[in-house]
Amino acid sequence: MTDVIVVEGLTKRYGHVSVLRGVNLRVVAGEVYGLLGPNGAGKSTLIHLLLGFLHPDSGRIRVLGSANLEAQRRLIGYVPERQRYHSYYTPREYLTFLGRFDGMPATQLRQRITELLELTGLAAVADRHLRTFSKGMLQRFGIAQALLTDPDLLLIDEPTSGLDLDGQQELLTLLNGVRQRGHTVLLCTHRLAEVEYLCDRAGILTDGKIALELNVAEVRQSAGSIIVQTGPLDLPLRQRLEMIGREVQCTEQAVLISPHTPELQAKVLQTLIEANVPIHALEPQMSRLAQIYLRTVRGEPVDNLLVGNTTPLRTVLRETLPPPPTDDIDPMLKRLLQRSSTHPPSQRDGNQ
Ligand SMILES: Nc1ncnc2c1ncn2[C@@H]1O[C@H](COP(=O)(O)OP(=O)(O)OP(=O)(O)O)[C@@H](O)[C@H]1O
Repeated sequence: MTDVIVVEGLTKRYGHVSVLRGVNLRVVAGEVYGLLGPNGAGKSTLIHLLLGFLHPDSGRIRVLGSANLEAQRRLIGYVPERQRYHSYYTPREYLTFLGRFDGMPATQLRQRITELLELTGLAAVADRHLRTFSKGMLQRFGIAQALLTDPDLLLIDEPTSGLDLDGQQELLTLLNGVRQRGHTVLLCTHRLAEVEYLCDRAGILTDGKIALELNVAEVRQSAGSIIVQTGPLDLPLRQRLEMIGREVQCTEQAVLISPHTPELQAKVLQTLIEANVPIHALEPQMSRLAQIYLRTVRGEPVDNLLVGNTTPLRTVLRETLPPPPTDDIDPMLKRLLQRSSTHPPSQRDGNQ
């Protein structure tokens, strides 16, 4: 595998503040690497170091095989967190300007611009001034400008920050398209869902170092589990519940559905209600990536979360992390739970 980014023992201080304290990172050709970390961890600083905008205090950086980062910059597409463009340009004019500046032949440049405007969904507004663009449109334009020279490496800094849900979704779809074109990408983000959706590997930058690296496929599959806390479950009922699907596991007073789907939840709840078993709570579990992330930035061990793809129910129940707010529970299930805990089934049946 060809190394695209190699960082060894990188340190960077701003005055007396030491931001990076020995970062080691390797990104190989064709992979999408997610760089996670809390606010102020130094993610943007690391990107600026890779681009040669900043110089390290110590350590080694090689990008696309060279330590001459300024020379490598033209092989890198960069989507900054805050985009600033000359607002009286249109996307077509701006891209034409950038392409000419880069020495692209006119015909190739015209074709490339048309292709990129299509890819980023901006073809219909190609001749509108950028000052009229929404934040989401500007983010998509940012990706178009970064892809103009078909770079070998894309550095993307918090692409969905400040976008509404629709805008985030559109951008993720666009980035997924970019990913499928085989670019090597380093994606800085706070959004774990973005990492789960787009990345092959992820690193968690905290306390000035990459404290943990993950193969995202290994943690992705456990997203979206739910625990149903119940009254006592006898053995035949536990067996009946586990027959619903291999996603369902029981202990004496709880059912884990992992990964959960609305259909599985409905079947489990129906079975419990028919068996007159009280349902005390529905506790959606954080995705495994969220648990690993929180523990890593708190300096807590993560070993039991890294082994295999499924966590046994007893381990899940021993977890000390606080449950997420109950607002996450589907409102319909919430009503169902309230009904089942306040009225015994026979009384409810009589009311219907
Ligand atoms: N030019 C600068 N001078 C002094 N301090 C700086 C400078 N740039 C960044 N910092 C500080 O360095 C730390 C890391 O900043 P950086 O922007 O790299 O973090 P980040 O992980 O990208 O944060 P966020 O997720 O909030 O964007 C922060 O404490 C920030 O205040």
